[in-house]
Amino acid sequence: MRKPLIVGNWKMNLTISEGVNLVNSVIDAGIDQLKVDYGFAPSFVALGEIKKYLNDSHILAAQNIYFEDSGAFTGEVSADMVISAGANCVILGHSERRHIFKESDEIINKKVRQAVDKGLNVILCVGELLEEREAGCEVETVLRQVALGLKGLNSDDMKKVVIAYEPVWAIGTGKTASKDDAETMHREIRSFVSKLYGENIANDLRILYGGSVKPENIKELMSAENVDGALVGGASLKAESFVKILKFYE
Ligand SMILES: O=C[C@H](O)COP(=O)(O)O
Repeated sequence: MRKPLIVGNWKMNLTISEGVNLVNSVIDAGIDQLKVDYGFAPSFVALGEIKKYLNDSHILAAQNIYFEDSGAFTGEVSADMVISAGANCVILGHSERRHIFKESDEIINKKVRQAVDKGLNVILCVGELLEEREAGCEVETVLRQVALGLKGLNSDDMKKVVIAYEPVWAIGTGKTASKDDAETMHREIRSFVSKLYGENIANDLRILYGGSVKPENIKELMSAENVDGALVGGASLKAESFVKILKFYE
């Protein structure tokens, strides 16, 4: 039985004090951590401060890391640095990294391997563009991203991996994939991972959905057999909407 996981990806939003206020409001709402794993992905600069308000079961995710240990890489942040700030997880391969910052599957894979080697959990994001869906190659695109993202990982490493399916056309647009669209892709991903790593690893793998998740659609999405949680952008920036999402089980 896979425990649901919901992570708020703040992207480039919220100052440190705004983030602290949001986290405290969410914690005060008394989310049942036996029913749902949850956490936050603030900016790098807020990680250390936000960590002070979390317990060991919370997810504290960085939104990126660089794949090298250290050195002359001005502006980059290493796995050790985010770990030293309290992060236990990192989001990699987000569509904004792929498309705005031109990160290739090869670079994303180097980051995935670095994160896992350093002991971080990884939320590997995959997802097709609208034109890829319209051309009917969405499954091929997504499975290629999964294969290239996971390259070089062994079965033990896979215990640290969560996959987030985020169709790019649904991110920040208000357009959500239907429950059936999400379920179809999640099933494809699970069966592909099963071919790569075997049935047990595939059955334990949490596959999140991301793309305009909000209080109004979380229940329906979570009712899909292979949807194990959500990576939430816009609706995670306000305590009221994020708490409603986290309480989907009520
Ligand atoms: O990481 C989160 C996704 O990009 C979804 O963002 P959104 O909920 O604002 O559509």
